[in-house]
Amino acid sequence: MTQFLKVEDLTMRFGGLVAVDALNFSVDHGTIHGLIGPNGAGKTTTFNMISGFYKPTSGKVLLHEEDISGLKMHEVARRGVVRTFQHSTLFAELTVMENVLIGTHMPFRPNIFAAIVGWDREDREGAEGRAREALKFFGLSDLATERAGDLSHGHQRALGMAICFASHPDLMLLDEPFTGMNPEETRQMMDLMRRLREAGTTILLVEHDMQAIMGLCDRITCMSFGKFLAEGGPKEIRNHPAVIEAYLGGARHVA
Ligand SMILES: Nc1ncnc2c1ncn2[C@@H]1O[C@H](COP(=O)(O)OP(=O)(O)OP(=O)(O)O)[C@@H](O)[C@H]1O
Repeated sequence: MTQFLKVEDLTMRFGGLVAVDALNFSVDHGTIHGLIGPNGAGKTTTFNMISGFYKPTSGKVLLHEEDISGLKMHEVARRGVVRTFQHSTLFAELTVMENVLIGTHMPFRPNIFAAIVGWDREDREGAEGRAREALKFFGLSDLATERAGDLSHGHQRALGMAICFASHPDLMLLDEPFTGMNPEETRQMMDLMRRLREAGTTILLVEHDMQAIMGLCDRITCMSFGKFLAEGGPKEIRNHPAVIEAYLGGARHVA
């Protein structure tokens, strides 16, 4: 069987700064995989290269052994790799349902408005079905006609994930999904992620909330200063001397 996702010698330079430096790691299908590291370690930059937002300076992103590095975001999305939309990227004036409908079309056309205008009836009915299914999965069905901007913080986060889920991704990239959440919202979000994994979606998660990371992840890759530092299960990573050192050096503690 081919490796689901693999990054090979992935490198990103910004002028003289090497933000990601010859990074190698793999993600297995059907797992929740954490990407951790102190501030500035290069996690978001890595995400941006995997999702097609940045073209790597060098190295490869391999999805089922196909090199997808340098493809545009919608081309990456069409292959089933989608990053979540955060709070600020929702269309606040549109309803919850309309936001999710946009998500259903994400992989197909780069311009969402062209996508909406260009829909034929069959497209639209299929999209509505997928949107309703996504709303149900994330417990948002009763809020379908609300303005996205009026939702609570936790519901907005769930909507961000529903938009992503509506395109039926194989891999969801979640960048700090627990930021600003209260303990109840965190617990609900952790439940949602476990249900996504059960439904066969692979998750790659960047997160500073170590309790969430340790409680959720099957495997964790730790980066520091752009480089691979360590990889293992939660217990191994929590007790890994190089990981502890990297976090203590950055005045953060591994939970
Ligand atoms: N567009 C950019 N232009 C120049 N430098 C950048 C750019 N994006 C990131 N960097 C730099 O690259 C390094 C890695 O940043 P990145 O945001 O990937 O780290 P991170 O691990 O996600 O950090 P955090 O946990 O604080 O979000 C940092 O030194 C950052 O300042």
